[in-house]
Parts: sequence; structure tokens; C-alpha cells
Amino acid sequence: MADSAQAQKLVYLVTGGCGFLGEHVVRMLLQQEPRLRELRIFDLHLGPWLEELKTGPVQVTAIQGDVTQAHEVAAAVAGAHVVIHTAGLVDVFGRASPETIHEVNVQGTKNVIEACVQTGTQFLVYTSSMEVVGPNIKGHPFYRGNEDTPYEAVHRHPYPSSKARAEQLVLEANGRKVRGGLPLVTCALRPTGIYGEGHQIMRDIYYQGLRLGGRLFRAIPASVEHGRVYVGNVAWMHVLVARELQQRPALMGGQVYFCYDKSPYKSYEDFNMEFLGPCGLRLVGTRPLLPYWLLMFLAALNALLQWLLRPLLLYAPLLNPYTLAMANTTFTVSTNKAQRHFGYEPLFSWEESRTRTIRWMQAMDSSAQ
Ligand SMILES: NC(=O)C1=CN([C@@H]2O[C@H](COP(=O)(O)OP(=O)(O)OC[C@H]3O[C@@H](n4cnc5c(N)ncnc54)[C@H](O)[C@@H]3O)[C@@H](O)[C@H]2O)C=CC1
Ligand SMILES: C[C@@H](CO)CCC[C@@H](C)[C@H]1CC[C@H]2[C@@H]3[C@H](O)CC4=CC(=O)CC[C@]4(C)[C@H]3CC[C@]12C
Repeated sequence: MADSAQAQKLVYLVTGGCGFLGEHVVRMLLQQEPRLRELRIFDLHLGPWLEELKTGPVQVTAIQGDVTQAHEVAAAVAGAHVVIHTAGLVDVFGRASPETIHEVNVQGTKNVIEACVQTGTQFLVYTSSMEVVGPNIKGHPFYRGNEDTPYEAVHRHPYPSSKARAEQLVLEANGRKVRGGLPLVTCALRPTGIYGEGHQIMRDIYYQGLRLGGRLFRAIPASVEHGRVYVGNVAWMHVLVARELQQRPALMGGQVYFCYDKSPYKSYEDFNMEFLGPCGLRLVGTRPLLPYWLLMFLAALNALLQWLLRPLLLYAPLLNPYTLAMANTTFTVSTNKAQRHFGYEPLFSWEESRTRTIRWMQAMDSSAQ
């Protein structure tokens, strides 16, 4: 008893802990981090599910706050040993303005870094994105690349630009002296497209398919590979990297790691069908039903409509020139850097990741009926 009380001494803070990924990180920490004494969950919107966590042995502290407010971030960070910064505005559909995306993703990250420095928190893990690398605006393929693969990373869209700038700030902060004189140790994880329980876009595509009579129409050639990674494995990587950063600061500080697992390389649509198929949806066509120029035209039309309708309503469909380019450009990762640096192995096999995601979708389906 005395041993376990002694071992439970660390305070972790997860920003964005009520988001899709954040919730999995929170639950994974509670399951897999025995040294945890207190877990702080900081989010703009707190979920009701947090209540059930408060009855366990770890003190769970829910903090409603905004990363763009430096004083709120500093108050939440004070006394934490480790910060996992997943909060972010994930918007490639034009819902938020570029200024708001920058404010949350870049200024919010600056506030987290400064809070660590001012309050003496030594370890910071940042959830970056594959998008800091690409696909770039020229549509160059990134085929099974790793962290060292040369690639012309050029961004124009506010989301990848903001993630790239925030990642750069986090990596540059590695080695800064925090209050008390110790060096800040930082690193960044770059998930590819995350899937799994709670994935809003998968939910949207599923309901779109239901509205179309159980069918989806192929728009992207099956040969275009899009990197995907299971949310449970991304969460596990966060837990492991946070733990090992404390043991191997010289090796891991200032490093970036792609998030990967054994999910198969497929096109965005074919991959989704791994889950949508067992839920009764069908992907029509072995080739795209519309020529690419027509899809481009429709995507541009959506962008125009969004702009025209903005004073009246928010029109933000899945298809726009940016999302079309994303889905239509090969971007896949093949690396073992996380395994070499901190012993990462996926916690969930592909079969288990698939089963869990299907089970979640089927439960969603029956609760909708
Ligand atoms: N979903 C994906 O496929 C990928 C996501 N990522 C990154 O992972 C992180 C988490 O993304 P998701 O879980 O998918 O998104 P999400 O939207 O489900 O979660 C983000 C969380 O951040 C919170 N948040 C937003 N603005 C905030 C603010 N001003 N102050 C405090 N909290 C705020 C939201 O309330 C939400 O709970 C993000 O940083 C994102 O850029 C990276 C690669 C892929
Ligand atoms: C053209 C449509 C025909 O079916 C399909 C449109 C799909 C898009 C909505 C998605 C294709 C690729 C996705 C992005 C990708 O997985 C990488 C991402 C990383 C992030 O950090 C955030 C999410 C996202 C931008 C993801 C968003 C949805 C797509 C653009």
C-alpha cells in the first residue's frame, strides 16, 4: 500500500481531453500509467463522461478553459509534471475563420509552452499532424515515407499552416530553462488520419450513406493510398512517449514521431468501407464515377457557395478543393522510429482496431433507430 501510494506521484495535464483523441488519451492514461496521482483535463467543453472517472483511485480534475487565454492555461499547468497538448481546432471545411484557427492552434500552443516555462513543468508532448508534412499544395505523393524522407512541405490552408507553426514552436522550445532551472523537454507526435470510436467524420459519412439509400459513390481511385491510424494506438503512443521522455530526454527531446500501426494501406474510401461495409453500406464503382475535373468543379462550386452563403448560414460540406486534394494524393507512412526511440509497439492489432470501430458504429446505428 505504502509502495503504491509512493509510486503514484505524477500530475498530468491533457489539453483537449474531451475531444475525439483526447478522451482516448485520458482513458489510456488511467489504464496504463500507474505513477499517476492526478489527471487534469482541460477543455473548452467538458464531457459528462468525466464524472464516471472521478470515482477511481486517481484524482481526476476537470478544468473548463480556453487555450487562447494565457492565464487559464498557466493556472491549469501549475504543478503538473507532464503536459499532453492535444487541444486544437481541426477544421478543413471552412467552419472557422483562418484567424480563429491560428489563435487556437498557434497562440494556444504558445500559451502552453510559456505556462510550462513559467510554472516549472518540464515535459511537453504536442499532438501535431501528418499535415505538417503534407500532402503539399502541389499534390506530390508521399509514399510510405518516414520522419527523414525529403518532401517539399508547402502549405496554404490555415489548418496545416497552423499545425506546422505550432509544431515548430514546440520543437524550438526544447531545452529552454523552466522555472527552477531545469530544461524543458518537448516532442511532437504526428498522427496520420485517425479513426476509431468517436470519429465524427466517419459518423458523418455513415449518415450520408444512409441518406443515399445505403450507397456511397467512389470518387477517389483505389490506387491512391491514404495513411490511417487507430485512435487507441495514437493514445497509447502519447502515454508511452510522455513516460519515456522523462527517462530519455537527450534522445527524445526535440524529436518528431509519426503515429503508425498495422492498419492497411488503402484509399480513404476503401479504408472507410472496412467499417461501413459491415454496417450495411456499399461503395458503388470500382473506378471513380465522375471524372476528376468534374469533382474539382463541384468542389470549387461548394467553396463558392460557402462564400456566398456565409452572411446567411454556414455551408460546410465534406467536399471542397482542399479535402479533395487531401483524399486524392497518396500520403502514407512506413517507419519504426517510435519503436527504436521508446519501444513503441501498437497496443491494438488491426483486427482489434477494426472490430472495436465496427462495434462502435453498430451501437451508434442501433441507438439512432
Ligand atoms: N482527427 C484526426 O484525424 C487528426 C487529429 N490531429 C490532431 O489531434 C488533436 C485532436 O484532434 P481531434 O481529437 O480529432 O479533434 P477534436 O475536435 O475532437 O478535439 C479537439 C479538442 O480540443 C478542444 N478545444 C478546441 N479549442 C479549444 C480551446 N480554445 N481551448 C481548449 N480546448 C479547445 C475541443 O473542445 C476538443 O475537445 C488536434 O490537435 C488535431 O490537430 C492530428 C492528426 C489527425
Ligand atoms: C472527396 C470525398 C469523396 O468521398 C472524400 C473527402 C474526404 C475528406 C473529408 C478527408 C480525406 C482526408 C482527410 C484528412 C486526413 O486524414 C488528414 C487529417 C489530419 C488532421 O490532422 C486532421 C484531419 C485530417 C485533415 C482529415 C480530414 C478529413 C479528410 C480531408
